[in-house]
Parts: sequence; C-alpha cells; structure tokens
Amino acid sequence: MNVIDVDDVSKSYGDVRALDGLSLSVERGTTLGVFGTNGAGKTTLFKLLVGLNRPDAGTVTVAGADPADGTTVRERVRYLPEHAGFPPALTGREILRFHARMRSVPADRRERHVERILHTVGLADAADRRVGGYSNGMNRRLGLGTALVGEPAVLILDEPTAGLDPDGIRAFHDVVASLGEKTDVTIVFSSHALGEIQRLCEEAVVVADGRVAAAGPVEDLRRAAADEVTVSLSFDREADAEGAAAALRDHAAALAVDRTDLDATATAEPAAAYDLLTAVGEDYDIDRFEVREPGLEAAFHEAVGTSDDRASETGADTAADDSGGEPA
Ligand SMILES: Nc1ncnc2c1ncn2[C@@H]1O[C@H](COP(=O)(O)OP(=O)(O)OP(=O)(O)O)[C@@H](O)[C@H]1O
Repeated sequence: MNVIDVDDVSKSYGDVRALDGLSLSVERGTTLGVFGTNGAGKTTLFKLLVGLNRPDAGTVTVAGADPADGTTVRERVRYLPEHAGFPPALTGREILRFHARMRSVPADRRERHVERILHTVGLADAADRRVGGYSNGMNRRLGLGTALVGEPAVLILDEPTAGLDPDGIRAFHDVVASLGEKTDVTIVFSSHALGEIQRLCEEAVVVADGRVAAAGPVEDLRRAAADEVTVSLSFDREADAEGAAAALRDHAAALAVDRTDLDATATAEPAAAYDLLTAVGEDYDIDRFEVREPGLEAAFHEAVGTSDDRASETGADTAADDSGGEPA
C-alpha cells in the first residue's frame, strides 16, 4: 500500500520552477532515498509532503490525505529540517517531554514514551544533560527523537547528516537503519551522498530540475554503479595522516591509498566510503573529510534503464566538514 503519492506536481517561486511535473509513490515501510544536486527541488518536495506548502498543480497524498488540508495528517507525518535548534538550557529529556505534551501523548504514558525514544536515538546516557553541550550529531539525533514523538507513520529527513563528522554520521545511520528494521515507519531521506543512500535505503529516486529523473531499487543501482568514490581526509598532525593512511591500507574496503603531508586519500566502492571514515575516525582526529562521487546520476540512470538524458547532465559530489563530533 502506498503511503505517499505525488502526482504530476509543479511548484514555482516567482520565475523559478522548483518542481516541474514531479511524480512519486512510496510504499508503506520503505526507506526511500532522495538524491539530487543543489537546487534540484528536494526541499520543495519535502515541504509539500508535510503540508508546509501547496503545489501550484498536481496532487499530493500522504497517509491517505492531502497534507495541506489539516492537522490530522500532519500528526502522522514528521519533518526533520536541515537545521533544527533547541533551547540550550533545557535537557534532551525536557525537550522530548515538551514535544510529548504538545503531541498529546497521555500523561501516564509520557515518561515511558520519552525514555523509549531516548534509547532509540542513542541519547539515554545524555538525557539529563543540557543540549547546549550536545555535539552536532547528538543535536541531530535529538531532532529525530522529537520527530518520533507520538509514533508517526512517515518521517521526512532533509539531509540529516550534512555537516556531521564520521562518528555523528555513523550514529545517525545506526538509528535510521534500526528504525527501518524494527518499525513500519516510512522514511524519506535526502542526501547528496549516494553512499549513504545505498547504505540505508531500499529504493531511491534521483531528482533533477524539479522532476524524478530516475527511480528504482537501490540494489539495481549498486550493481550498475561501478564508479569508485574517493575519500579524502585531512589531519592537523602529520603523524595522524601517516597512521590513518596505514590503517586505510590495512582496510579491506580501501582499493588504493595515498598520502601527502597532512592528507590521506583512499578509493572505495560508494557503499564502503562511510566504513572507511568510521574506521579511521575511531583512532585518529580527522580535521576535514570529503567523499567525491563522480558520475552518480549517470550511473543511476543506467541502472534503472530510463531514457531521460537530463539526469546525466548533472555531476554530483559530496562534501562534509567536520563540525563537531561526539564529545568523548
Ligand atoms: N522560497 C523560495 N523563493 C525563491 N526560490 C526558491 C525558494 N525555495 C527554493 N527556491 C528555488 O527553487 C529551486 C529548488 O530549491 P530546493 O530548495 O527545493 O532544492 P534542493 O534540492 O532542496 O536544494 P539543496 O540541496 O540545495 O537544499 C532552487 O532553484 C531554489 O533556488
């Protein structure tokens, strides 16, 4: 059964046509990856899915209703925007309690519900610390926790790992993977990184120029995308770069490893890029990292056998800066 149906939707902002006849269906319980370059229309699509905006033309149905029509469907569909901030003086538990009250979770179930979510998002140990001291990754997982209050049917996650360090990305991936396995929540997850879509999603769509340029099972993509990715790591100390390069050479997923001064690079299959980041991040202090994935849309395009040439016109790469990981 489809929990999301988007049919021939268009949306413009003045002269800019953000969505141009986009159609999409998502079955209940699926984790769908939405891949697209900057400005492709992902955020505009997400805003329509959660009822923050209405299409100029076409229809959007989520959990059986038009999300712009009222609060009932919005209760069932939650959105984690790219940037979510919380009052720094409150604790993670207090913030979740507040959301549980707002979402009318009955008082006698509230504490248990909050506790369960804290465990789900891996914040049980930090529940009573002020969120002002949380790392970026912890903040992002708290955001996901607030989206889980009241057991929604659909989670819309807009580039949830952008700007996180390797530890933060891994922890977030673990939570999403576990939600995908253990619950029947439908997750729509956007990313500029094909590797993480391959890792977490069963299905993926490529959005280009406001349309779905290609769509299909991620497994098909994995088989066809012979492209290698390059993982580039920078360190503050040469000894770290040297140690990391040695660790990469020992790692089965690294195909070729190179090091110059403070930098180490490795090539790998796209899905293995984050394994390399995690392996190095455990022992070495990564200052910056970048995963480059050339020709992804073209590969996806070929994998799903569509004939729209526009998808191959846009290259894609992914960059993420280390901007604060989990405190030790
Ligand atoms: N409020 C707005 N006013 C004017 N133009 C907008 C507005 N929101 C989005 N756009 C434009 O619509 C197009 C699609 O933007 P959108 O944010 O949906 O893309 P995106 O795929 O989410 O991009 P990104 O990956 O950079 O977040 C872009 O050209 C963008 O500049």
